[in-house]
Amino acid sequence: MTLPFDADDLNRRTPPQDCASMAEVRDGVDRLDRALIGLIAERTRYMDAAARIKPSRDVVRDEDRIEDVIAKVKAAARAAGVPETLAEPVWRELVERSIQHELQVWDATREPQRKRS
Ligand SMILES: C=C(O[C@@H]1C=C(C(=O)O)C=C[C@H]1O)C(=O)O
Repeated sequence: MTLPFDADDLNRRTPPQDCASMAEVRDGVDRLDRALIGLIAERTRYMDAAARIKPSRDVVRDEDRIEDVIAKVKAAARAAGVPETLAEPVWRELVERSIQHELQVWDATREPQRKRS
C-alpha cells in the first residue's frame, strides 16, 4: 500500500525547530495540510466502505464506536505530545462530519423506498 499523500512534497519542509522565518513556518504548515488532506481522503473512503457494508441506516451512527475512536485518539495525542484539548474536539467534529458523509452515501446507494422518509 502506498501512502495517501506525496511524501516528497512533505519531505521538502523545514523542520519546525530549524525555521527562521514565517515563510518557512507557513510552507511547513501548508505541506503538512496537504498530507493531512490525503489521510482524511482515505479515512473518508473507509466511511464509503462502512456505508456499503452496514445493513441498515440505523446502525450508521454507533455511539460505542465513537467513544472508542475518541479514547484511542486521546491516547495517541498524549503519546505524541498533542494537547487533548486540541485533538478531542477536532476528532469529535471529524467523526460527526464523517457520519453525515456516511449517511449521504448510504442514502445515495440504496433503493428510494429504503431511504428515510
Ligand atoms: C465508520 C463508522 O461509522 C461512524 C463513523 C465513525 C468514524 O468517523 O470513525 C465512527 C463511528 C460511526 O458512527 C463505524 O461505525 O465504525
